[in-house]
Amino acid sequence: MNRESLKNCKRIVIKIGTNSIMQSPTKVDYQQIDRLAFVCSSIQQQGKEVILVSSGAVGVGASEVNMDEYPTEIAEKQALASVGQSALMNLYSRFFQHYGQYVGQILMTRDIINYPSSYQNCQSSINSLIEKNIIPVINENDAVSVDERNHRTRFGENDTLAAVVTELTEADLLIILSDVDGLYDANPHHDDTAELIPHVDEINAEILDMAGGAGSTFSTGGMETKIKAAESVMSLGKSMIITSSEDLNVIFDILAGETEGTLFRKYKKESVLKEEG
Ligand SMILES: Nc1ncnc2c1ncn2[C@@H]1O[C@H](COP(=O)(O)OP(=O)(O)O)[C@@H](O)[C@H]1O
Ligand SMILES: N[C@@H](CCC(=O)OP(=O)(O)O)C(=O)O
Repeated sequence: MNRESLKNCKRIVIKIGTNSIMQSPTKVDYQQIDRLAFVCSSIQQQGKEVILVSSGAVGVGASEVNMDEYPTEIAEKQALASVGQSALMNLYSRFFQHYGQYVGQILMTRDIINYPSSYQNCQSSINSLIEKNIIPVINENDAVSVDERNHRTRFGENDTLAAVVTELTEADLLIILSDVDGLYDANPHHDDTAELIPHVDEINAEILDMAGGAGSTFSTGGMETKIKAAESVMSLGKSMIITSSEDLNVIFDILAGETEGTLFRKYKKESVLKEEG
């Protein structure tokens, strides 16, 4: 499928997972944060509108307090998220400012889905940042969100959150940066013969069957939540790409219309008039 039209995307949500900004489960990758700041700032300064959905609160918190292992208990994760989220924003603020770009933090809970006034409020604060040429940096409010049967305010992973943000901001494209360069017909970490699927135009049972869970101790979503995010983005008539975070220049290539990762976009029939000439 032709990717040329991706050149015209104006508003882009970029989601980066914990895995992609850490050297190890408890060590931050500062070079990667620097490169991310450079790429996002460059795109913004080319006249596009970037919204960054970044995981990493818990991981950066674990790094800040010199933990040896990524935490597993909820209370501990929440405490570390409170340390890590402010440290993460501090890093983003400093690195982005180096490239002449301001960022603003928005922390969300699932309430925005259930309460229209929360949804609208969130939408207007994000839009207001965008109008001021500030890149919103969005994460879940991990320190307070809960997952109780009668009160669920937690997303738990950021693929779903990124799809919600894509809808909320009416963005044209969601780029999910992962530790894998796209959707394969089987988990490539378990099957050497797995092949990359360059384009998905419909989420059906076959695609759902290919998608497995998370690939590391500090990731939560895996391919399953990415496919669900794709389903939601495609239902809005928008596009989503899963690609590798290894070389962040890939974002420039995607926006230049080059074939990278897996593109999720509904097939649109070319105009009949055009065919008839
Ligand atoms: N069909 C598949 N194609 C690619 N990756 C898959 C597939 N099924 C499961 N996975 C797993 O999904 C992981 C990517 O998701 P995740 O672990 O949540 O990482 P991230 O935090 O980078 O989003 C891969 O590393 C891989 O282990
Ligand atoms: N909101 C959490 C995200 C947790 C998480 O693992 O997300 P992801 O890496 O996108 O699977 C954090 O910032 O630590």
